[in-house]
Amino acid sequence: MSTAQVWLPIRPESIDGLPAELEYVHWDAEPEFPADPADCVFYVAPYMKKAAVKTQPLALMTNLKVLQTLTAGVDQFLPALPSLPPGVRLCNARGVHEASTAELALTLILASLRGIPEFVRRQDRHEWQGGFHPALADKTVAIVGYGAIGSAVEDRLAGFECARVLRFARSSRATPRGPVHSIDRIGDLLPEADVVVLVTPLTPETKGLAGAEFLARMKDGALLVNVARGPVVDTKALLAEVESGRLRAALDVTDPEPLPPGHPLWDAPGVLVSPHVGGPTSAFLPRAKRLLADQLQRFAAGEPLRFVVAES
Ligand SMILES: NC(=O)C1=CN([C@@H]2O[C@H](COP(=O)(O)OP(=O)(O)OC[C@H]3O[C@@H](n4cnc5c(N)ncnc54)[C@H](OP(=O)(O)O)[C@@H]3O)[C@@H](O)[C@H]2O)C=CC1
Ligand SMILES: O=C(O)C(=O)CO
Repeated sequence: MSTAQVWLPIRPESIDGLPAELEYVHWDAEPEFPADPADCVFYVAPYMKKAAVKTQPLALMTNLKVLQTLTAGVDQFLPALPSLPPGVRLCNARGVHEASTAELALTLILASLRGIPEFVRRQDRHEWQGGFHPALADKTVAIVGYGAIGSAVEDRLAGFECARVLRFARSSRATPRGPVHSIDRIGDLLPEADVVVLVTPLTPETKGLAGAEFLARMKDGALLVNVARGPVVDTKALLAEVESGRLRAALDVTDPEPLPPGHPLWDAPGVLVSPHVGGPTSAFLPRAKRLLADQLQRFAAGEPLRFVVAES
């Protein structure tokens, strides 16, 4: 090993405050490696490049100390951990995506309830046709996964005069806003919710969480919003509910993803699909750069890193 390098998918000269004592290699996920992967001690994974996750040279990074993601979710990185040297810290991008993803959750709720997709289709046909639509005011919203993004969703619901917000996480706790319920109580409380927002990580416990039984407990006419990961919802069970007209859905993430042409979710009644755009917004790059500068200053100074979510 010759030098201790940091491999970045963002040009290092565009990031303020990088410590001078480290060497930076700009890595934009082209198949050819820009330097020797054995020299890399701090690897920042490319953002939203699925092919790059497959071609990333992690297995060759024999001196790696830190794998920093630019995503909040780390489900796509966990399978790589066993092949890394022992003690590599996996850090996620907490603080980067909360605002954008919570904002999208609200956008999807409002667009679905107020019939915006149908208005866009009618505008294309120059067709003036109104009608009554559900409002968010006076509705009960359940947030399933009351973490950084889940609580940011509640922040953004504050002005909408909802009747109630029901909060769920792995374990129950009290907050100044009210109780967070254990997920074990979801079956009892789901029938009270008009809107259910899924914002958990994808884990073995949450895979298929919104399956046939969960969906059957939802109120007639309720809206399911998924900004978590596609496999948190059982697509087949959801299709049965939306095709019968009993439930509606707004999905930023799908299973499979990307949703292939011809998939029944595209044309399912009452389903609004956005192509996994919760995180990638104008807020991403400045926040990601701040996170990287902070993490690398800590790394260079030998201080504890932030947002360590796993270790190899
Ligand atoms: N659509 C998009 O573009 C984006 C999607 N995401 C997705 O959102 C997810 C959540 O992000 P973030 O809020 O930052 O994560 P956090 O870790 O801050 O919060 C996750 C929450 O989910 C809860 N949770 C975990 N397992 C379960 C379970 N089995 N049942 C119920 N609740 C559970 C946790 O409970 P507890 O508090 O008890 O630990 C916690 O409250 C990410 O992992 C990612 O998959 C993130 C960014 C953008
Ligand atoms: O941060 C995440 O987990 C995403 O899904 C990408 O925006």
